[in-house]
Amino acid sequence: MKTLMIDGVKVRIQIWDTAGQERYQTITKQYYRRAQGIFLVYDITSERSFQHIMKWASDVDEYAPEKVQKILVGNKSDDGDKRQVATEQAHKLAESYGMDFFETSAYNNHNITECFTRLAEQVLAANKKDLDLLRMSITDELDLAALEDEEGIGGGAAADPGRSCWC
Ligand SMILES: Nc1nc2c(ncn2[C@@H]2O[C@H](COP(=O)(O)OP(=O)(O)OP(=O)(O)O)[C@@H](O)[C@H]2O)c(=O)[nH]1
Repeated sequence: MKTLMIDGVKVRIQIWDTAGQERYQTITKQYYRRAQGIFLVYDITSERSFQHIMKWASDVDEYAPEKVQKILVGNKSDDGDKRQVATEQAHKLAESYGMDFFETSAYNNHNITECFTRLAEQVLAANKKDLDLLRMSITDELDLAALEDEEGIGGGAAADPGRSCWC
């Protein structure tokens, strides 16, 4: 769980870290069904992990909801000496998928909050219509509750049909 403030709204994020190994892929796919946002993560020091991104992306297309938001992440940016994947190469791949792209380091915390914030923003934007409807129905309910309170315990004109004013 991670909590972030997005445009003044407190957003609580539930994070699932799926296993990368081939043998767990049947289980991994089950996580996609209820995902709203997905990071496709490779290791900048491993060309092989970058090659796997295409496979992950096609699994996400197949198993995740259509509205799911995706971001490409190249982790281990602190380990530049061992870099095997050029930043530009990853940028191009992300662009071809229409995804944002971040290089991060879990080791020194580089871009971690930034990429979570970005994904949360994208998920909120993609679900804005549903959120607005939810907000409207909550506001309606609060208005109704306030009116009922006034009528019930206020003892004013609304509670007493005999009274025609509040004075
Ligand atoms: N230098 C550096 N090492 C990292 C970073 N993130 C993870 N590691 C190291 O990379 C190795 C693998 O990390 P994991 O978190 O197990 O990677 P994973 O992707 O969850 O692996 P799977 O279990 O196969 O899914 C560990 O030794 C970590 O300490 C990073 O940002 N920088």
